Amino acid sequence: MVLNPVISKLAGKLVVLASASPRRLEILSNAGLRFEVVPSWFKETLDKGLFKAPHEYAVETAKQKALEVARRMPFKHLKTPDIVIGADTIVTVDGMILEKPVDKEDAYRMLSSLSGKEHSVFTGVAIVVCHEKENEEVDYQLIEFYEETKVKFADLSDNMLWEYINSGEPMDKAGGYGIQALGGMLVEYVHGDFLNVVGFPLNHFCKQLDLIYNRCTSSADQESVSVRLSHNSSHATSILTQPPPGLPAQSSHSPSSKAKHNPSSSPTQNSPPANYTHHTQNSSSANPVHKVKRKSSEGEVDESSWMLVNSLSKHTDDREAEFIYNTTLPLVASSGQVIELNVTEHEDSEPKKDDLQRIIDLMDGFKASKALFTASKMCVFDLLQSRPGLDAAQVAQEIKASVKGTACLLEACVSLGLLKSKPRACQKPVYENTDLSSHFLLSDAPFSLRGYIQHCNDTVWPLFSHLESAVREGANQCEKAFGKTSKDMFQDTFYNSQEAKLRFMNAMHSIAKVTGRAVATAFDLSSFKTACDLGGCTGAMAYEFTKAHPGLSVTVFDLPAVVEMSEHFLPLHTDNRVSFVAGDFFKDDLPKADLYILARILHDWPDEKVGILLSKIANACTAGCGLLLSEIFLDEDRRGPSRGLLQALSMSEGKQSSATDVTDNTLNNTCDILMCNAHS
Ligand SMILES: Cc1cn([C@H]2C[C@H](O)[C@@H](COP(=O)(O)OP(=O)(O)OP(=O)(O)O)O2)c(=O)[nH]c1=O
Repeated sequence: MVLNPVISKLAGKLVVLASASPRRLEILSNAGLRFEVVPSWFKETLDKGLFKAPHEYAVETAKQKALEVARRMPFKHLKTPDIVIGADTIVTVDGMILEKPVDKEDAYRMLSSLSGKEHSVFTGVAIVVCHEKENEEVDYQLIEFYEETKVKFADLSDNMLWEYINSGEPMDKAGGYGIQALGGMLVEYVHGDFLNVVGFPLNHFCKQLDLIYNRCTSSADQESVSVRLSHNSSHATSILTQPPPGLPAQSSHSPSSKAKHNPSSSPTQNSPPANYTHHTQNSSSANPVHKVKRKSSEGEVDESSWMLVNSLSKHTDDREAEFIYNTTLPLVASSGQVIELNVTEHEDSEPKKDDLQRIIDLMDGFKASKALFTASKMCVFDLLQSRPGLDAAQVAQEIKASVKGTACLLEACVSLGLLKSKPRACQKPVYENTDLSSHFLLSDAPFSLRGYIQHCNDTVWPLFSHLESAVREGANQCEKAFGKTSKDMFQDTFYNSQEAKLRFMNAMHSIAKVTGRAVATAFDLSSFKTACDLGGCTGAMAYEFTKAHPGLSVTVFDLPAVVEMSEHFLPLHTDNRVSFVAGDFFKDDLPKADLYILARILHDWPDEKVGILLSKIANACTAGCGLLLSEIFLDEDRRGPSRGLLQALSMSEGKQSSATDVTDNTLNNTCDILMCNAHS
């Protein structure tokens, strides 16, 4: 399926549909695209006589609709969209272009001209990709295409026509009919894309996005100077001007490649350029970024008066037409005055766009984490699971929060792929969970990480907010973060506060449930009949082991304060092969077992304590025994994985180790060691 990888590329981007057409809204939202609807104010009054072919009119109108919205949004909506989609549907018959009828008589004229004949429906589509730069500059890239579908009407009597017209259906539809509803009865056949007739050529749109986001991002293409698009030549009318977001605009731009603009051929408001400046460059030439300032030197420019002059570079081949979009887009005001246009010179030494994105992602990472923690804590995902389709105000009421704050949180979650928003014409969008949140963020999901997320929010986050002190002192920051020493924290967690204990157990339970199966099935354990999960907490890991190995019984060995709470975490179905023994693994005798399991234990303890624990295990082992270690083991060169290295920054008493660090420790070859890297 072409669409899915494309859709995922658009996740997190502000995609805007510049159309009031309910059909386009429905087609795109049914396809899973998340977008906002901002109807275009562009008046469809271009002079049709100026176009050589009808589709050029549809494409130009689509382009002007999209550009009007792309330019208006930063001013009127105070946000710059990433992508704006515009479309225009027309019907052509006998050399005439039919748009929406203005009244019933007009509808009658249109429909009777279609009776008994084949006609064409063209939808022109324009995708404007916006890049907001510093200094309030915006780069626009434009992708245009069109699709043609042939439709044949049956012979229609006047009675039928008037009955249809009186239904009211024709009035907001090109050609005066709606093929998707009553108008379908008038149609003998359709050749081509049905959705194109309804207002949007979804398939062609997906192919275009696929070309931009998927095929052009191969490393080979990333290296290349100009980004190329293969395009169905029969439908290729248009221009791709810049690599889309995510693609590097890395080459240098030679001054000679600037497009020439002839003011005398400048387009005026609502009329297309009399002739386009065709500007050919060879594929090794530069791929400039065009910065367009929102203000001219004389002050604010009426953005609606801007028109785009296309330059296109086309290399035709019988099999595929290749568009090389290294062209310039001079913007001119209706007066013909050329608005200041900066062309960025790209030096080879300039950082790659991907690198910049990595830094930005790192800078923003904590915001994303905190948005997730907050939405989880405020039960947004649970709420939307039981009541999908609430809008921000309804969610705000349920979670007892401000509407403004809730709307921001919901929108942020949408951008992170945690929620889906469904646009509604002229109404606020409604929200529902994505698969991701349904799997991992609901309280009662089998793989719920909610407990661990709460732990991250309540315990890890405050520690990391004192990271600078932690680094300076090389010590854990419990006192600063919680006003207690780590020893007191431990005491509280296990002995003083039932709530803190349950929270901790919930966290361990959720992470063990999510990772448990992978650990339990990582090795052939058929030679072991009994296992002991040391520090096994709620038994979540132990249950995964018994599920995966029918001949295995597992004893969970943990502190008495933990064991006494374990019944709160019993799974629904259990066959008594998991038992609990209370004790302290540093002090007490370990239960006898063939296999000892230490999952996420060692990193919490200093070397000396790890030594004590491992030698107790070694003493308990007899021939044929094993030790299974599951940890975030560091690479031997300690360059990764970053999950382990970041965990080390919490400066617990323990440390992150590589596999050999652990095996070098004191086991004296008394047992087989099975090491399982739990970094993902
Ligand atoms: C031929 C045909 C057109 N149509 C519709 C699709 C479009 O909505 C409309 C053509 O008008 P358009 O001007 O393309 O679109 P619009 O005015 O509805 O919305 P906007 O300008 O804001 O983008 O006709 C049908 O719904 N069914 C049909 O069978």
